Amino acid sequence: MTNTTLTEPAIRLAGLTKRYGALTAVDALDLTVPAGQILALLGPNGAGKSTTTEMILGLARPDAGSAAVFGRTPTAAVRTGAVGAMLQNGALLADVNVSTLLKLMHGLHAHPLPLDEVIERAELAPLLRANVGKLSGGQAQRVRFGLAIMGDPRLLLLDEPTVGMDVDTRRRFWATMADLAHGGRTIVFATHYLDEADAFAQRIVVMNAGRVVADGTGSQIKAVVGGRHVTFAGPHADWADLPGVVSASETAGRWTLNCSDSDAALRALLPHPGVRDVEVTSPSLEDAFLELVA
Ligand SMILES: Nc1ncnc2c1ncn2[C@@H]1O[C@H](COP(=O)(O)OP(=O)(O)OP(=O)(O)O)[C@@H](O)[C@H]1O
Repeated sequence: MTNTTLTEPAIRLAGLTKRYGALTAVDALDLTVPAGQILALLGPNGAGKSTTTEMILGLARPDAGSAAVFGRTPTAAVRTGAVGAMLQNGALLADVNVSTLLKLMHGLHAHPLPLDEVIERAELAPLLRANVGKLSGGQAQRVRFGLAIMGDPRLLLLDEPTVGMDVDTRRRFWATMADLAHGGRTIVFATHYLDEADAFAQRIVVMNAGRVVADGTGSQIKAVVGGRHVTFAGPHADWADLPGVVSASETAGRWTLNCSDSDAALRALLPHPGVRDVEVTSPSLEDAFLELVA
């Protein structure tokens, strides 16, 4: 490892763009991920998360802009073993058992983690004799995870890693990730779940339509996309000026307050005469994304 690679960010994307025909899947993305950071890429279906991940791995070629990984081209970085990846539905050899697959892949790495450690971290012991082609969705994800960490990479890229995992497996998965992150690894994962991003990532980048629409800590992002709505019937007033309220709108006598702090908003709202039928709702993440890009 040279001094340059030590000081280089894990990922530097500059004007990164990918088009599929008339569709711009990733739109002039600028993003720098310092080494050691745990970052969640959050966004609805089609936001461009997978396409971005593929370009960081050198699996898709940008139409414009560039992606650098530890100061190198993605292909060069992957070749040095610095990057491990877990892709959505990444193909696994179907006609072998898990043990054979692990041994095969282990032999391909220059400085792999000991196989026992891979098996323990990915909880693969009960699956070793199972045929890879017959694994459930969640079991296959665990095998993909084992393969991703096998080369002891400094950067882990995980595309919706917990899809198909049950609640318990999901919780243990994130505990293992937290453990791996303590070793100073950079971890970038794509997810649809704000809670998952908030619980595990130090930084959340929200994408929509190929662009970054928000970038911050979990609490910063939640204040924008996770804010609750308070709706009620009541008279015209400057409801947007109440504490904890970001904006107010009215349709047919019913008000909707978009809140950064719905508790504070309710405390201020409820004493007002004429306020009735009060409801507190959480907008869906999809709604929140639409608000962000409006
Ligand atoms: N190979 C491809 N050919 C054509 N269009 C593609 C291709 N891959 C992705 N797209 C399109 O690019 C856009 C971004 O897709 P991408 O898979 O990167 O989004 P995503 O945020 O990962 O979505 P999801 O959460 O559903 O995985 C989508 O509109 C998708 O249909």
